[in-house]
Amino acid sequence: MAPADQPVLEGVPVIDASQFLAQGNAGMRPPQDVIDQIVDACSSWGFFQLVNHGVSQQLLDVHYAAMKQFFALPLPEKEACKRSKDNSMGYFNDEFTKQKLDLKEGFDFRHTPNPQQPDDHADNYDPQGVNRWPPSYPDFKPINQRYFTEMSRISFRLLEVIATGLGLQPTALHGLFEPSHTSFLRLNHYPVTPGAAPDSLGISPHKDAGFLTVLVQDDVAGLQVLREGVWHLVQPLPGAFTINVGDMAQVATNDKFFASNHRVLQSSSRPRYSRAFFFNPSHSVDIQPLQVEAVGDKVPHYRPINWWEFRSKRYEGDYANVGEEVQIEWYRVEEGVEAH
Ligand SMILES: O=C(O)CCC(=O)C(=O)O
Ligand SMILES: [Fe+2]
Repeated sequence: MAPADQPVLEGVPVIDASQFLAQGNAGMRPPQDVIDQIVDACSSWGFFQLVNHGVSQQLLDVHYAAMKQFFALPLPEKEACKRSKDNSMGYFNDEFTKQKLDLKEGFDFRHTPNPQQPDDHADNYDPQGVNRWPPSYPDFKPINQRYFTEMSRISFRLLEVIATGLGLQPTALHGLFEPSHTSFLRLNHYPVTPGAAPDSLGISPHKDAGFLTVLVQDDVAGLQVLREGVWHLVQPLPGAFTINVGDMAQVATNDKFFASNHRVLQSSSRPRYSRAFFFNPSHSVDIQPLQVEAVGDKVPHYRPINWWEFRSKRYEGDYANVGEEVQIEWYRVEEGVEAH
């Protein structure tokens, strides 16, 4: 079905961040109604759009142009930084989601705790692997690092607002991201694929594994979120961030928050580009339901999940077509919990 035939944005909340993110207000506690809107959106849709977030449009534009320039490189130049089974960073055009080959190409790089040092320096060790960059495009790394820094800043602010909304101190959830978060940025390019089967997808339905995703889509519609059995288009809004709950936030909130299934339609008339910042815990952290009143239930619905174990199992499934992808349901302990 073409994007135009889908229900449009019904209910995916649009939240104004000007009172806690825009210039001058960047450290402020948002008004209670904004906190409530964020918690409600995370609990119902698992998705919301954030406007007036204060990230410079100039940075978004320059980074967008760099992403397009990278994907326009000849294939051998992109493949010069291609990812491998034991290093998930770099270029790829062979991703499987739920055992279906996606109609897209992408590029991943991760947080480096000490960006002044080379990617392969001991200070920047992370079991996800070492960042790789296209040798023929030296300006690509610095612009991506600038963009990444902004995404990290936004994510930590959202984490503070979420903690506040759960009745905690603003920094109460920071420990999940220490000593160093394992966030990564994924650039996605969905080319027009004239010969593709009509039911092929840019990305098959999936949930994001981490805590939160901060996505910037371009003006080509294609992202859909599943709610109550219906796929809803997440309408591109100029300059907005699309935020979605990941599996680890669902576990930490004992199902108060909900990681929604989402997918991307194949691009039928124009290519589509998106950038997804996956805000992910520190690799050794065990994620488990918080024992706080705000998450409602005293009985934990999940066994602790080691983030690195979960992330690496998910990558194995996406890298090669091997079996079923790991899901948080595998760690659920309680029977009879109502599914959304
Ligand atoms: O391209 C998009 O709009 C969404 C991408 C996505 O869901 C992902 O990369 O996990
Ligand atoms: Fe996703």
